Amino acid sequence: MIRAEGLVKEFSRPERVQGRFSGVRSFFSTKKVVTRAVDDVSLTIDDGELVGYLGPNGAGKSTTIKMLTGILVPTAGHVEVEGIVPWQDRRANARNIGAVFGQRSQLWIDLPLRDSFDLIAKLYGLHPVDYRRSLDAFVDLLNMGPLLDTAVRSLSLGQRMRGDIVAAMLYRPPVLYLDEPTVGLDVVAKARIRDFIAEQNRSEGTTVLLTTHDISDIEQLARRVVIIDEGRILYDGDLQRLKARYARVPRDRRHRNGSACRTPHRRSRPAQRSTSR
Ligand SMILES: Nc1ncnc2c1ncn2[C@@H]1O[C@H](COP(=O)(O)OP(=O)(O)OP(=O)(O)O)[C@@H](O)[C@H]1O
Repeated sequence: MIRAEGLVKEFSRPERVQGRFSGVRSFFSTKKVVTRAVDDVSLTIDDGELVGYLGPNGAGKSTTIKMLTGILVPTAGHVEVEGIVPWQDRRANARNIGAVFGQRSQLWIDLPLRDSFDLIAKLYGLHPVDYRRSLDAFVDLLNMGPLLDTAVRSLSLGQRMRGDIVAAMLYRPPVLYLDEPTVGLDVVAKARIRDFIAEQNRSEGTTVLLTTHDISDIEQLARRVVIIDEGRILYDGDLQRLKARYARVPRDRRHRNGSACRTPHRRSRPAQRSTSR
């Protein structure tokens, strides 16, 4: 189970100074610009649920996931994943979660795929028999047999993504975070990855939190969606109910003022503020 309460994450950077020597002067500036990337997010995901986490660019999706994985420490709020506070007990947490960040690989790019998997198996202390069984099953499901001896740097994006998903699931964690796992992939590669995610969720009961900009991913995988914008949750509930709500907006109104494309409770608030140290 994933439980987040009142999660806040702020990033701060020195305020950019204009004029001569602005680079050096900015570096020594005492004024900070604070960005509140995640603003009071509360979320509970039960065991075995598959939830789509949606929002526009910069909404706060990746930052939320990074806090749930323990990569980032929140500015405020509380998180428990499988009963563990992720950033406090990193080792125990690492065994419980798999994470795939579509924009970044966790594989060793100079090594053949198989060697990356061997290393992960060693790091997680997998029994050789269990490792063999998992690897065979995943390689079969994702059709990766011919790729195992290829160096990661020579794989296509879709092939590398499949490798990353295997790496995240090899030790069979109960929780899987997928941050844009189908970004940039063709329809065949997307379908294969979606089938795999659905299968892991159905047969293993893996809890999945999935971010994507591809609505087909969500339609095919998730019954529940959480929508975030400007760091705040705007909707948490059934996908079909959300679609029905939008479907009720008359077509001419949708086109006249674009309201159907906007999130229903969008607030206007400054994303950034300046503070003095
Ligand atoms: N390390 C950082 N330092 C400063 N600001 C950051 C940092 N990481 C994220 N942000 C800011 O936090 C906000 C949320 O970013 P985040 O990456 O969580 O969005 P996202 O919803 O995942 O977007 P996308 O769909 O484009 O991946 C953005 O305004 C971003 O610029």
